[in-house]
Amino acid sequence: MIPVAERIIVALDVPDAPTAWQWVQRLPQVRFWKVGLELFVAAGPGLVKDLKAQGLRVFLDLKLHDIPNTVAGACRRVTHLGADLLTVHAAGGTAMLRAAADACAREAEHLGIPAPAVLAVTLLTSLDETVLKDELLIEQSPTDYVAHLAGLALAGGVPGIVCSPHEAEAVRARLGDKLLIVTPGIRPAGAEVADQRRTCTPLQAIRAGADYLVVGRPVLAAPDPAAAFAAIVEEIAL
Ligand SMILES: O=c1ccn([C@@H]2O[C@H](COP(=O)(O)O)[C@@H](O)[C@H]2O)c(=O)[nH]1
Repeated sequence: MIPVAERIIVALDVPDAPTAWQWVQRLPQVRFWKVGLELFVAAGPGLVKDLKAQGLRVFLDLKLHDIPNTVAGACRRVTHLGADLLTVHAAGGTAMLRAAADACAREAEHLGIPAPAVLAVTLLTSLDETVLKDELLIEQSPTDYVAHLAGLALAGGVPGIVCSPHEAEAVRARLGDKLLIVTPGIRPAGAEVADQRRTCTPLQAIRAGADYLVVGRPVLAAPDPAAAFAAIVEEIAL
């Protein structure tokens, strides 16, 4: 059973390492942080190691998407950092997913450390049915498309997926507990949706079967970030 506060991963979507450390110090109750592209490009891999050295859990959201050999190489390097979770795109296909999972597992075994759990990103939570149909030319509903990509994740041997809470229930219904489900697109009641399209409240996400929730602006941009985090913990603890 995952402790309630650890089920909330706060996205450190900030421009540099000093700002990231300010947040880590300001919110000691947050035990799981997400490092995404902006911060990783600015601060470099050392930040991930340093966060881990502080006893924190790290979700490295790099959304790798390339040919299998290239992704495997990146995964080997990431494994040295000690991140707990790492994202790749499910749309890279089963060979790429398998290459990612195998590379992490083999490098971790070689180093004698735990491997990052590879998560396959299905359909970004900023996309809706209209974009799926009109721009990506995919006729399936977001739910069916995500369930299909979740099947690829399973076939590719990765332990989890990223999807919106809207699809979590369907994935659980089709695949049971075979995959870890991590859901961004979390918006507490009244929070600004901004660029997200497929959103749910924290409680809806947990009830739909999410293992972890990723929350960024609803905490970091709140007038009182500590209170915003506490309110989410309280909501999902019900
Ligand atoms: O489909 C996805 C995959 C990843 N994300 C990431 O989650 C956070 C969400 O931030 P908010 O401020 O709560 O919207 C952000 O870092 C994204 O890169 C996602 O939103 N959707």
